[in-house]
Amino acid sequence: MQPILEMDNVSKAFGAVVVAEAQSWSLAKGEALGVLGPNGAGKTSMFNLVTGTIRADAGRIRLSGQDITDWTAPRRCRAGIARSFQVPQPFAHMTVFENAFVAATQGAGLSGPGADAMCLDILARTGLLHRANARAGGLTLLERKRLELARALCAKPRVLLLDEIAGGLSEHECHALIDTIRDVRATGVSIVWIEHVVHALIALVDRLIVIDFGRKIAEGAPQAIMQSPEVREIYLGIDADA
Ligand SMILES: Nc1ncnc2c1ncn2[C@@H]1O[C@H](COP(=O)(O)OP(=O)(O)OP(=O)(O)O)[C@@H](O)[C@H]1O
Repeated sequence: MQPILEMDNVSKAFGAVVVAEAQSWSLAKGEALGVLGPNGAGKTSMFNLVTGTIRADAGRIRLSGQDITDWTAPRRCRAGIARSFQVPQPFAHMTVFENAFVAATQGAGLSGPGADAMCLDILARTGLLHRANARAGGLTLLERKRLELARALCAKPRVLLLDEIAGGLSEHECHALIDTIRDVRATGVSIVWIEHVVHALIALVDRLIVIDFGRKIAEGAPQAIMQSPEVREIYLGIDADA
């Protein structure tokens, strides 16, 4: 079956810093793919390449078989690619509802009662309905993470990119968020999830890829990847001979 998202030999460098080196991977429809890698490996840059906020130096990116490499970021968003940011970036002076509304109107192209209804539904699904009229700048970390997810969902994504959404949360908060992401996944949205909180990833994803210095160094079933000596050495700092 044709992948919903495909990176085909994508390369990108900022001067001497290589953030993607002939990277190829794909995401099946309905799949949840986890991305691991040490700090600075190029994980967020990978999302920037997919969303179009940075341009690839080489290679092609496809969405449902269509070449989107030369598309602008807004066009990719309207075509169904949405993301959350590692550091939540809400419009701090707007309310939670208004933040969702911007995504629904600008991302999903909705208007009027249809936009209102979808925002309310997604705020309910992400556990934020009771905070709809709160100013986004006054939210707790968990609420800001939830708002990142809500805003991405309000753009009606086919592909949802989550960038370290579990980082900084307590164990209990993390489990609650995993449940919410699982519910999102059950609606058929395909997910790529970058995360350092490994147990959160493994609880949800079908497959893992590991990135180091912009290179994909491993790919496979989560348990197999976590047992790989190369991954344990590069990512977890555990000597392969130990
Ligand atoms: N616009 C840019 N210009 C120059 N260098 C950049 C730019 N964006 C990222 N980099 C560099 O590219 C490297 C990879 O950054 P990136 O944010 O993609 O890593 P990451 O794997 O997401 O790291 P982390 O886990 O710390 O978030 C880093 O060395 C970073 O400083």
